[in-house]
Amino acid sequence: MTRQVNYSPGLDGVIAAETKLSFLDTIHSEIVIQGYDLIRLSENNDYLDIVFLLLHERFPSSEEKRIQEQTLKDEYDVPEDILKILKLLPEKTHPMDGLRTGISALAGYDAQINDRSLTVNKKRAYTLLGKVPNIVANSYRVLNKQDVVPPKKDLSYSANFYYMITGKVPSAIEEKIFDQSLLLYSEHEMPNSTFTARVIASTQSDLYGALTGAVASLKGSLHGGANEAVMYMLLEAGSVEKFKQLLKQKLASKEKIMGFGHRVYMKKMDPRALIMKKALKQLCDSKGDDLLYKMCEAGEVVMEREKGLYPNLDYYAAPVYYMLGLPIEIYTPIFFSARTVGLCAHVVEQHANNRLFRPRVNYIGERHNPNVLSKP
Ligand SMILES: CC(=O)SCCNC(=O)CCNC(=O)[C@H](O)C(C)(C)COP(=O)(O)OP(=O)(O)OC[C@H]1O[C@@H](n2cnc3c(N)ncnc32)[C@H](O)[C@@H]1OP(=O)(O)O
Ligand SMILES: O=C([O-])CC(=O)C(=O)O
Repeated sequence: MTRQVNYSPGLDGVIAAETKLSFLDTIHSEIVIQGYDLIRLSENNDYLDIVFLLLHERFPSSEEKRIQEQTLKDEYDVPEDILKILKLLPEKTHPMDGLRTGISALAGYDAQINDRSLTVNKKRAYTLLGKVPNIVANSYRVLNKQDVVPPKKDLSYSANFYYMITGKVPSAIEEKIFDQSLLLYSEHEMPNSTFTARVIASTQSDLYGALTGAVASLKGSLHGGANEAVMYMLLEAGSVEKFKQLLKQKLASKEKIMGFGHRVYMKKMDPRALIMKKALKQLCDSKGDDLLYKMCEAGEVVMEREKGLYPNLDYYAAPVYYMLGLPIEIYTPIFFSARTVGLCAHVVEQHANNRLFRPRVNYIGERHNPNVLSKP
């Protein structure tokens, strides 16, 4: 007999896994990462602290942090043939599709591909963390007929990532804010992309396959793709008044407004968005141009009044990236690069304590009696 369980469309509220990695504590407004609140960590810690925390369940000593950064630097270079593969992609390929291809191709270079032990999986996570920013930056450059920018190993991890994308070394404030955005994107419990990665990993498939699937998931506009969509919407409007009108028009025609709403936070502002809102103010002040800040604030007021909806991280990360001079088509790949650590940690955890994901359905189709032949 089939066991009866409740059906929840979109798996809303369903518990899909037990994890020690993270949890959205909406009651206390905390994003719990290995026991610590990510928002508090964003004040004084950097992205590489979170990388260590997620992969080692504790903070690093300064020596461990130095060794970790060196390990990443040793992994920065990507095989020349991967760049050749990227160059063969059609010109109109979106950088997320370039990234998906690049991560998938990395699998062939892993001599221990069938070893899913904890040690090898963690080592593999560092390989990916080293190479993904390079693939993100240079797949974009190759697809846009720009020269490849090799990593600059005397820069910090985040400064080097920014440098490979733009060809420029960031200022101190640009580096700090870019690093903070990576930290905020690093891990977020069980979004669609993480679920995808864990589902793939649960068949005993490998980390590259799980991350390749996660890129496809994150590309969609209901998930990571929203940050690019937000920026196109802000540019289409171009002024505070026109942005307010555009939002009202979209709401009147029942369109979803990108950058608003969230399955878990729906009736509250995503706490990560507030940190990026402050960063946007800082960037706007430092550049003497507050148009995007004013537009975003006005948009927030319209959305709260008209729909009772609040910004998610993508709403403020998008104008922050714009003010940092980053190309729009690379916003979602940057999100993915930052999330690589969270995804790797989830796959490591899934492989360490695995049970195949295999849910059931509520069948709502017809039943036919095979003994009664239907007439032609
Ligand atoms: C970092 C991230 O990946 S965060 C997510 C980024 N994605 C976006 O910003 C895309 C825009 N937002 C959305 O589409 C949704 O809010 C999601 C996909 C994030 C969450 O979706 P769900 O939890 O499935 O909520 P659902 O789509 O059922 O929305 C519930 C209600 O709120 C409305 N709603 C939710 N988000 C929005 C929005 N952005 N604009 C307009 N209305 C919205 C829905 O129309 C629905 O209204 P109804 O009950 O009157 O039909
Ligand atoms: O949690 C989610 O569903 C989406 C999200 O905000 C993220 O992945 O950062």
